[in-house]
Amino acid sequence: MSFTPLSDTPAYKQLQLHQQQMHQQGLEISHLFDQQSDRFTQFSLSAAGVFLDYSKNRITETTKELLCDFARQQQVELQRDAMFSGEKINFTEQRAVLHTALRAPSNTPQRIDGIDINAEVHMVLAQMQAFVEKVHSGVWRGASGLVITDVVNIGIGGSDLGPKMVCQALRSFAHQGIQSHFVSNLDGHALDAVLSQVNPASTLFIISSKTFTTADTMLNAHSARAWFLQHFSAADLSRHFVAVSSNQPAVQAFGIAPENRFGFWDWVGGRYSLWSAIGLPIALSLGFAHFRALLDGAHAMDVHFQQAPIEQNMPILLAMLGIWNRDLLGCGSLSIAAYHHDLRAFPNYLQQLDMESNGKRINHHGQTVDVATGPIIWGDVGTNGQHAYFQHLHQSSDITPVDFIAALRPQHHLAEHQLMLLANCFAQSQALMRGKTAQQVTTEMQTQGMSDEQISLLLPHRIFAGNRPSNTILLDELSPMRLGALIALYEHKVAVQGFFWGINSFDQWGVELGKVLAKAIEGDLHSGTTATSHDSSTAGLIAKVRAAGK
Ligand SMILES: O=P(O)(O)OC[C@H]1O[C@](O)(CO)[C@@H](O)[C@@H]1O
Repeated sequence: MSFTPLSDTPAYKQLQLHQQQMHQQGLEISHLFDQQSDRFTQFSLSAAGVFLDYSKNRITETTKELLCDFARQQQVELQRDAMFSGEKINFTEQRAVLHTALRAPSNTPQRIDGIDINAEVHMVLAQMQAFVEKVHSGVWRGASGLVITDVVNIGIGGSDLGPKMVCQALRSFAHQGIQSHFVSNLDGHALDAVLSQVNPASTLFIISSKTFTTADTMLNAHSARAWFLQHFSAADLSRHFVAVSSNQPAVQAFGIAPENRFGFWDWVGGRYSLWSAIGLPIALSLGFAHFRALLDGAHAMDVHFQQAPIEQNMPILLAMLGIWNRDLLGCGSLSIAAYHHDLRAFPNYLQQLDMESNGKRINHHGQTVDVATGPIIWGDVGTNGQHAYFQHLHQSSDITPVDFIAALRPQHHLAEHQLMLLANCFAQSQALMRGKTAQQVTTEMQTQGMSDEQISLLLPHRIFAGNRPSNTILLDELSPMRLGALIALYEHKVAVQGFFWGINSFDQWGVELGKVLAKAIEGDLHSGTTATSHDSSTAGLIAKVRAAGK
């Protein structure tokens, strides 16, 4: 089959030409605001309770039209529909991609290989609900009769980042009496820190692993079990250990009874799994009704994503803006600035979602994509980031687009804090966009009575180039519904970018090589021999470990 490199396609060439023209005309975002008084209205929209202002991007109406043409050329809608209909679009693993089915209401049948997955999904949800209610009501107790006060989730990657982020983000909705803990890192310090805080008699461990083979999780799970058995007998394990996994035999081999396993399916990717039983720590932390609200919020975004035309489709627009910034403006990273302290794990969560999905360069044809693919995702909460890396955003030689995220209503009563927080959020995007010219800086310094000598020394340092793009995403409040919609927005954005680039956003071969090599090195460290195949750096580092152990 003939294959046209992306940069040779008509829509891409049009965009490139348009970008060059904008550049030649010296068109800057602030000029575009001056020219168009309704720019904010033109370049903003609401969906599923999420508001997106994308007016502070380097775009015009023509840019948007050309990006929409690009989306049509790349058959983005067709690929979206294939995803929702259960086609095996994860073609390297021959799997459907149906995390959206996890949040669909009951009685919306969807079949894969003849099986109605909607019924299966709702069976597991019912199992989760029953379990959560038993734990919360004290019907489910520890082996010595104490109620459960601490839930320790042991999992990594998608089996950790989503649930951890959501529990933290929605802590104001938490069920009283349950403390959640998350152990992911195989570094013993992580497990040790949690075990030193909890009482085995009132602690429930959730071993969360889709495959139940991930080395990090298995080591932590075995160590947690060994710790528990220092205090209780093997017969007591069933009151304190449950598993979330699609690998029933491995769960049983670990010693967890089938009735203590919450299942899910191969059509749920790890980084898309918080909606499945992997969300059990969320449901235990918040209560099942809030977990359901999270799913409902995501479902509302799914419906919007499926139904809205490209021009008004929030996930598609967000994806297109990302493509414009990445491929046409050459921005290598995207910074996430959440102006909500409870969203401090959000950038970390998005790192896996985006970088494990689109940190790839081979397309469906087995060819290298000839434009840049997924950006680096990084960030922190405002206002902390302002006093750390925002200097780089404002004045470095790199242009880094920013997604500002804020909630209009806080979950606290410190009104003064909220207004100041929002003022800072809006001011940052304004400063990035407007910058400060030499003329403005000079006038300012003259007003301050500075000498000509001082002015000429300081002037270049105090100029802000501006014209730096950002989006602002507003929620009315950080509720379960709105957080669900926000997460689904980014999930779909990432998927759409994969559709644009023609890559498979749903596999993760890139993490395998390191795992295999770690096993070999671990073998060397245990055995005391060093494989001759190692390079001198690796052999030298292994020798350092041995020397330290003597
Ligand atoms: O749930 P599991 O199977 O333990 O996998 C954990 C994580 O490991 C990865 O496979 C990558 O190492 C992720 O994609 C996944 O979320």
